Amino acid sequence: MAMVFSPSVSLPFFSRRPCCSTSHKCCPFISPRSKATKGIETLFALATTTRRRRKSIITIRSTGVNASLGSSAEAGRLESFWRWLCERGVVSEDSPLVKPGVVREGLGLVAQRNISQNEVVVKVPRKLWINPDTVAASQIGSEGGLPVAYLLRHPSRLHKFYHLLNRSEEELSEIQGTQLLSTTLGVKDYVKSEFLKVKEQVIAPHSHLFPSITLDDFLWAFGILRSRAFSRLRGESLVLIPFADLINHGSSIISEDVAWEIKGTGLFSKELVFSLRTPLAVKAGEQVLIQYDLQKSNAELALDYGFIESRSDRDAYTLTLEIPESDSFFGDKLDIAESNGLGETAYFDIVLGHALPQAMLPFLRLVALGGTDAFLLESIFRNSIWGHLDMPISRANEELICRVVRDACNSALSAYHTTVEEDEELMDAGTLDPKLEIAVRIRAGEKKVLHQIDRIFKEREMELDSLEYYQERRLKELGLVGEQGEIIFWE
Ligand SMILES: C[S@@+](CC[C@H](N)C(=O)[O-])C[C@H]1O[C@@H](n2cnc3c(N)ncnc32)[C@H](O)[C@@H]1O
Repeated sequence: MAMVFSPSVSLPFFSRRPCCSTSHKCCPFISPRSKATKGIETLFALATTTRRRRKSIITIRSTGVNASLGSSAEAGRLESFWRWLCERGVVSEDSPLVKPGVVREGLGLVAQRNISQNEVVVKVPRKLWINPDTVAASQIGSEGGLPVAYLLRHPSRLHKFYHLLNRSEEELSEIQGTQLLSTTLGVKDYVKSEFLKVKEQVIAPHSHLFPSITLDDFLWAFGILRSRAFSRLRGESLVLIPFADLINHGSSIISEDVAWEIKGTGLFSKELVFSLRTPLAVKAGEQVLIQYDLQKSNAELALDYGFIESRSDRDAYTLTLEIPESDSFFGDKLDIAESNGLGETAYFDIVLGHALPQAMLPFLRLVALGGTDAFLLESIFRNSIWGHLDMPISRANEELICRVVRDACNSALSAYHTTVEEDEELMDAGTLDPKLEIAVRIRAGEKKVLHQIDRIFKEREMELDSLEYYQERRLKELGLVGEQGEIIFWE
């Protein structure tokens, strides 16, 4: 019996976890300098240059909101962006609810008065969004569209964006052995292949519109889109909303509710407006924050936004389990998996401190099923098999899944170049550079989850003799087993 166990995570584009945007597979087509996007240029320039220099220029108050803006150039940019918003009626000049400000996270939205829970803080009409329509209506759009063109043409692309995608090989070596590294490298490969296509099909034929664009520029633009696009918007695959995209993530916000929505306004509700509300009451001078996504693991947060959280339930590891095509019962097993909402390959996200996902043990038992247990694959059992797989089938089957899972965990653990203890020592010392700290926390988190999985199956291994298996359950159901577990014979 061969069981394929691949402790690797799939590319986030194909991952089951919700992503920051709903359609990563095709790159968005974003317009170069149209009238509507001018404010965004300012916004991006602000966002990026501010972040690059923030260490030296920002003093952070206890609220996380900065009192001074640092350089006058930045203050000027913030001011011109603000004017742009006022001119378009996005904000009320006299009594704004929130204003862009320099905060611990770069730029953010700062309350100008006390704001109640659920109050709408930002409204942005559709004409100011950047989405595929913006490009279609532009000169570039009419020439066939240009992925991430706006961002690539923008001068602030020279800014170093500290996302994993822009990290050097040396920096990435700090996450050696992690799922995050394989995901990051997978995304980088994907972006590289997109870049080569775009370079040939769009950038080269429109060289008059673009300066020399490198892969690093393209990765930067991709990272910006990934971290700023809003997801779960009605009918929108990928959209950048100026002003609203200054909203930062607050780890203390644990509401599942999405803080943003698109509403129709005006005659016949034809004019679409993006609105963002605050999940918590905020005092004047404090920052408005939202929860980006409660379901994202630290690895996903790091890849999408460049930060992580210290909460342990952000530490996760995705197990990929497969029914091997070489399995002589492949067809039957696939049929059973599919009838129960799974497929040939199943992904299970294991979260630190949480129980195993419910379908994981039945799927493992199904994949391992063989020998004298194979009769359960016969069609007469098709309606009841999943219920049987929810409980141990036989000692041999249970022993096999324990061994395979434990071997896989130990093999995955051996690929990391440090132990959890070594990582914890580094973190306790408190001297890590922020980028390195993210790497150390991620690799420690993944290893903790792997140890947790190994422990669960180790304990199960020790219980093998006391577990109740299918045959025993069946005999009991038929009334053929006595109180002490003895088989009852009759004449
Ligand atoms: C949608 S933008 C928010 C505006 C951004 N702060 C800026 O300066 O333009 C998302 C980015 O903000 C930063 N960010 C948001 N929330 C954060 C947090 N809680 N901790 C650290 N960085 C955060 C990350 O760089 C993230 O990729």
